[in-house]
Amino acid sequence: MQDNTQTPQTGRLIIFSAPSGSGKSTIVNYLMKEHPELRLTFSISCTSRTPRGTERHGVEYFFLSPEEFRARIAAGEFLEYEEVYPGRFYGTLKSQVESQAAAGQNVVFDVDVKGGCTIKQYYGDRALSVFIQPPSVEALRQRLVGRATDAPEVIEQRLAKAEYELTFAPRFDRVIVNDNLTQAEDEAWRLVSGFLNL
Ligand SMILES: Nc1ncnc2c1ncn2[C@@H]1O[C@H](COP(=O)(O)OP(=O)(O)OP(=O)(O)O)[C@@H](O)[C@H]1O
Ligand SMILES: Nc1nc2c(ncn2[C@@H]2O[C@H](COP(=O)(O)O)[C@@H](O)[C@H]2O)c(=O)[nH]1
Repeated sequence: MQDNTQTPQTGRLIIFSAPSGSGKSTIVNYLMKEHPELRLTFSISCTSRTPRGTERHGVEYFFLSPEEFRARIAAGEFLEYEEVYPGRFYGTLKSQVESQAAAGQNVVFDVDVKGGCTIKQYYGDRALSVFIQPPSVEALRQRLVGRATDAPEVIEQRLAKAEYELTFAPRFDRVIVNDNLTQAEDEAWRLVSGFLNL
């Protein structure tokens, strides 16, 4: 009989990164809702931006004031953090990831391209990094306008960064082109299932 006391229950890490509007959250939500067999748990990040729409503290994000965010940086609490847009900080708490993974859950991340590379480098083969590629920057514009969660100047700020962020694709383990959403979701499911040996 296997001696499970010698086998720590440690989950694996699945990272999704892309320019804003590529469809990361849509794909992550699909995997979490439709595929419970993957045993995914969402890594709730901290952000210094304010909640939008129906977002709640402790669900989509931990919403911190800029001062609280800086204090946590100073205390070394982040596995990684980035100023993704000027004055807007986003970061992953070490304690959050470690407790989720130690509980044997597979932790899924929705983070920007730099944060995705940092987490992959830290966890190595324990992590799968996936880049969600939009069909074009014009498609990103249409999606962000259609999502209707951000002011026009915020959308322009996000689009201005997209070309640069697209250059990060080769640094990821896998790239999924999100043109047809159903196909992209299916591809994400197959990739994650394979990585988890299911
Ligand atoms: N393949 C697709 N075709 C058309 N619309 C899509 C597709 N995939 C996602 N969308 C839509 O595009 C919008 C942006 O998607 P989503 O919020 O998932 O992007 P995101 O990468 O998580 O963005 P952000 O980084 O800003 O959080 C949403 O309204 C979503 O419904
Ligand atoms: N480096 C990190 N990036 C993060 C984290 N959490 C979210 N993000 C990324 O920020 C942008 C904008 O997000 P939004 O919710 O304001 O649309 C997006 O690319 C997210 O993936 C994090 O902990 N670290």
